[in-house]
Amino acid sequence: MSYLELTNICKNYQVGKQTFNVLKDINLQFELGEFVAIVGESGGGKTTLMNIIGGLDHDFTGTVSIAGQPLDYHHERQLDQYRREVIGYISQTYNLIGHLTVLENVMLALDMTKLSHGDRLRRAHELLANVGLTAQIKKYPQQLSGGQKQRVAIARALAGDPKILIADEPTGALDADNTADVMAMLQKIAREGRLVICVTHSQRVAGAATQIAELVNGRIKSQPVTTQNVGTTQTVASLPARPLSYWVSVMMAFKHMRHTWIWNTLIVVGTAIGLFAVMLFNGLGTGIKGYINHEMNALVDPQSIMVMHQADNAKDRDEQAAAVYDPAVAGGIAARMPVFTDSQLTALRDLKHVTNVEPGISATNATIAIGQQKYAAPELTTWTSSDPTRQLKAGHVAGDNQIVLDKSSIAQKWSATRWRQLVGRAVTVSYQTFNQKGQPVTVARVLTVAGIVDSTSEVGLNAVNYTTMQSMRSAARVSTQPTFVSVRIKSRVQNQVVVNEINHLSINGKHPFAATSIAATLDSFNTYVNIATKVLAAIAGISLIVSALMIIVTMFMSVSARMREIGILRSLGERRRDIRRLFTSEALMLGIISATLATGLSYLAERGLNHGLAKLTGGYALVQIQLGNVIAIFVIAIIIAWLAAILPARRAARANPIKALAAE
Ligand SMILES: Nc1ncnc2c1ncn2[C@@H]1O[C@H](COP(=O)(O)OP(=O)(O)OP(=O)(O)O)[C@@H](O)[C@H]1O
Repeated sequence: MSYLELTNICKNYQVGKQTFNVLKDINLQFELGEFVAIVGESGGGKTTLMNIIGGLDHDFTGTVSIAGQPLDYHHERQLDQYRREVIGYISQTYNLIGHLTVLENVMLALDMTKLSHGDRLRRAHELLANVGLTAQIKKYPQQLSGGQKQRVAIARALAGDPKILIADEPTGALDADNTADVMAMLQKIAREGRLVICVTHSQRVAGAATQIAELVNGRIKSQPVTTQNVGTTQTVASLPARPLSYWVSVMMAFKHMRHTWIWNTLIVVGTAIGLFAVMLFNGLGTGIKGYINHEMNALVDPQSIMVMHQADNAKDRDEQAAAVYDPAVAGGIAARMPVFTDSQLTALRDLKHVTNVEPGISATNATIAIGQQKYAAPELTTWTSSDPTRQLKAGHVAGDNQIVLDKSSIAQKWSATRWRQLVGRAVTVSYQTFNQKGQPVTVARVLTVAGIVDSTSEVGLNAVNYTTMQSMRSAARVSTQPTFVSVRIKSRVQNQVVVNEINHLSINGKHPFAATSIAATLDSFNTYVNIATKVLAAIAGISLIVSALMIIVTMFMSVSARMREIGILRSLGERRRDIRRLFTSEALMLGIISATLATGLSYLAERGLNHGLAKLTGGYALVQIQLGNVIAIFVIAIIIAWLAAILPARRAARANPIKALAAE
């Protein structure tokens, strides 16, 4: 039993309908320690035979046995392992990876061994020293001479301590001196106890071999002749191999990315702009929403709900409707508003989440006389704690027998410039309403102006306190029962629930209350802003499709450009999944870098815009990019990159190693 036995090897190539028998029933046996030269005419099938021995070709018939064990060529994992552990490969074209240094090229093969990183590094240096390249380890292949490249290839082929070294025309591109050096190395390698199979046209190389086999027209013309005795053979201890680790794949992908950085930078910038736009729109949405809520909350208290009493009958309803302010009838009789009874106030107070119920009275069509001048106040109401004091532009909230006047509809009409001077002045406030008997009566009192308020309300805000209003009304013998109440709740999140509860509250089979709350309006407004933000972000997201296409195109171009590298890696024993990982890692890295750049850009834009708009918003940050947005962008970028890499990576992984090695 020989170490390597080829039995009945036949290989055909099918070109169209024509079949070419390239290898015809090859039977050969070789021992460890031999240096075999395979010679023969061009096209005789030498490379084809080497591809079969090297475990690159599995489309043939016959058996290849190693130490008596037939190899299963249809068992991909076994074949990958065979290439990693048993075979070392050198070729006329050196097959070095251009974007890796001399040291890295050798390390690549060592990375598939079980040695520790330190031992791998030590061994790589040792192997390169053995071929006389210590000084060149940091160079890239294109910075080496042909002879030096072939030495790197030899060092790499020996990295995993292979039992068989296949050398396909190793000296084909070398001058006489380099040829002699390489030959001496191969002889030494064989003497160490390895089987060296060398395809050659050179008589000189063949002369150095211990056996010569001639392959003519697909057949072994003559059985191998032993030209020399095999030198001292020792058995080499083989290095335990393992598949390429994930980390090494990722590092390789990184090195390639660095190598093609200009092109990759363009892709990263393109993708980052798309991601940036999505992130900015989301941040802007959050900011605008926050800003509007902030502004609204400053104007009205989101924790308070305004409750009106529904008119009890049709007559009252008509009266209530007629009470809507009409400037033409300013100063007319105020409608008698439906009032809250004590038990109704208790019913409201007993509702869940309600902390306080504050009664109020409002009357329409009041007149405010300042000296000789009379001004129409569409509404005179009582100040509740939900009225924001922030709107007070002068003075303070009204105390007993005091009034707060509306700035634009009263105070500024009195004097556009001196309106603040109204504070402290006495004004006569009056309005007409109906008493219990349905007779019109006038409610009037001289009050002191406590403050001026800049109201957002259409009808302006002229307000006294509840005690003053009650006292004015009781003096005129009209009802002092509240016409509205302001209900306070614990938190604004319960707003909608409480509003619904109040509106559906049933007393004596009727729903007497109508509750309104700014928070509920705000919630629907927030929904609109959310929709608008998401739509804008989605539109910006379309650019991400372009980014994905860019990554796909780049990856496909990269696969085509790196076909040869794929072949080299496969011949070194890398599995299909290692190749797939190489390309997916590169795409994922592009995605992550793009997301990082997008985050940086967004951060700068956020700062710039917020700074620029600070005057307009009173310092409120209109762009608010949150951690969630950043995480989402990273997830999107990774998904896009991963999806974009699927097809190119699959193509790379499925490439035929022989065709890949032959790629230009
Ligand atoms: N993929 C292929 N499809 C069809 N025919 C092929 C293919 N690869 C090789 N051949 C043919 O197989 C035959 C053997 O090719 P091979 O490369 O093994 O020869 P060789 O002895 O190594 O030649 P050389 O010494 O010129 O390198 C040639 O006739 C070649 O045209």
